[in-house]
Amino acid sequence: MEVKARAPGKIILSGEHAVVHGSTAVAASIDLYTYVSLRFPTPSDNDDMLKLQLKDMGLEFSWPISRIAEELPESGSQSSLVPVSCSMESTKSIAALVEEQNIPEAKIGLASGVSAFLWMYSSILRCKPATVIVTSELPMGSGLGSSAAFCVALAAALLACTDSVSLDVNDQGWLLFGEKELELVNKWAFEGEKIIHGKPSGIDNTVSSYGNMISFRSGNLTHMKSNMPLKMLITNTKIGRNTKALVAGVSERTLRHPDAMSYVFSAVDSISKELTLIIQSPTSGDLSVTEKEGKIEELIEMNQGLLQCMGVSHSAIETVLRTTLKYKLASKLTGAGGGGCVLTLLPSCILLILLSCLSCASSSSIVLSGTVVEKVIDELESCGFQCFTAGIGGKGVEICFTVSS
Ligand SMILES: Nc1ncnc2c1ncn2[C@@H]1O[C@H](COP(=O)(O)OP(=O)(O)O)[C@@H](O)[C@H]1O
Ligand SMILES: C[C@@](O)(CCOP(=O)(O)O)CC(=O)O
Ligand SMILES: [Mg+2]
Repeated sequence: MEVKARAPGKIILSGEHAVVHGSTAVAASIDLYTYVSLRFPTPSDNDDMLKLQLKDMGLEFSWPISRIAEELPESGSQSSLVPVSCSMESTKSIAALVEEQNIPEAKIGLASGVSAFLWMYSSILRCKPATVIVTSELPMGSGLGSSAAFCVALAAALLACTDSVSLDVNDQGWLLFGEKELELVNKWAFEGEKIIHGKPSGIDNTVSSYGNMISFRSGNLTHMKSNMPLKMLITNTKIGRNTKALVAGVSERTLRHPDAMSYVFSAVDSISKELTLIIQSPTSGDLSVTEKEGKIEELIEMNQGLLQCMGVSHSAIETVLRTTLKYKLASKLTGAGGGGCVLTLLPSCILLILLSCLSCASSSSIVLSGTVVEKVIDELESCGFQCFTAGIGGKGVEICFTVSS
């Protein structure tokens, strides 16, 4: 039997970084996924290895199951119903297991992902030989939550092979988890994100698990229901960066300037709260879609200014901001910044929407109405950036079983 899970990436509409320090943030899933599939050898295969294939990178790692049992004797001794954090001792053991794989220097950023894999696998499935295959549509390390999508898809696939989750393996197609099971997937994914990010807020794994649009504060999520079309242009500056280092940088600045930074975080909190109200308010109410979009554009610009105060912008991000502003379009970085992706709101007046009713949950394609959007994309791409749109607010993590005949 093969178990396959897929988990979406995300965009943060407001509140990245500040959310790590207790402010509200707003995020939505996007229709780009990371897939994790698990296959177990039959006894006749005589295969006692744990293999991890990162298909997009063309890399394969493997460990004899006995090596994992030797290095991590304690992990998996508890029930998979209780997510456990990786201890200092286990961190050292995992570092030894990763080091012996000789990850190429150019791809050393993967070491934290492989470490998260080893912790989650050994804690949930203990010493079971298997081949785990990972593929992803998400650019890695670009602010679209590839780390969280990886951890959520992995947690889902692993837990689906335990008694902690009761799904019917004979059901066809992509299946959703029940509420309690989803909570468990999300908690395990958070343990993986801790290994990759150091101090994650939990927003990325939560929106990847639950999908749609959420507001998130201090570990608590509120499901949002958008009452307006929301289309974003995503521009990948292709400047590589690392969320863990950027989050640590903001924490250091906060230690140096606690008072000033507390005002910055509080301003971000207000922006996110106002954004949630605007997005959810009925369009037939006091505000027209155009008026709502105008307010959102202003909030986007204010949030970007505060992200600059936190020290997480980058000259490439500034180039995107300047370029889109020439066309009167508002932009902000999304995710950890320092490079990565920038969001630009595409107001409905410059879009020709194909479907008569574009709900937040749809990922309908759009025709970009000639002039403005085409020109801005051309100009951004001439700078070497990559532009694309993605469906916003679709489903969260899903699972699929293939029973071999
Ligand atoms: N498909 C994947 N396979 C293995 N590791 C992954 C995968 N996707 C993400 N990761 C891990 O997450 C890291 C990127 O996470 P991060 O810096 O938080 O950026 P983002 O989450 O915005 O893409 C990678 O360097 C790698 O360690
Ligand atoms: C900067 C932060 O708010 C989001 C990071 O997102 P990403 O890893 O850059 O996709 C960190 C967090 O909330 O854990
Ligand atoms: Mg991440």
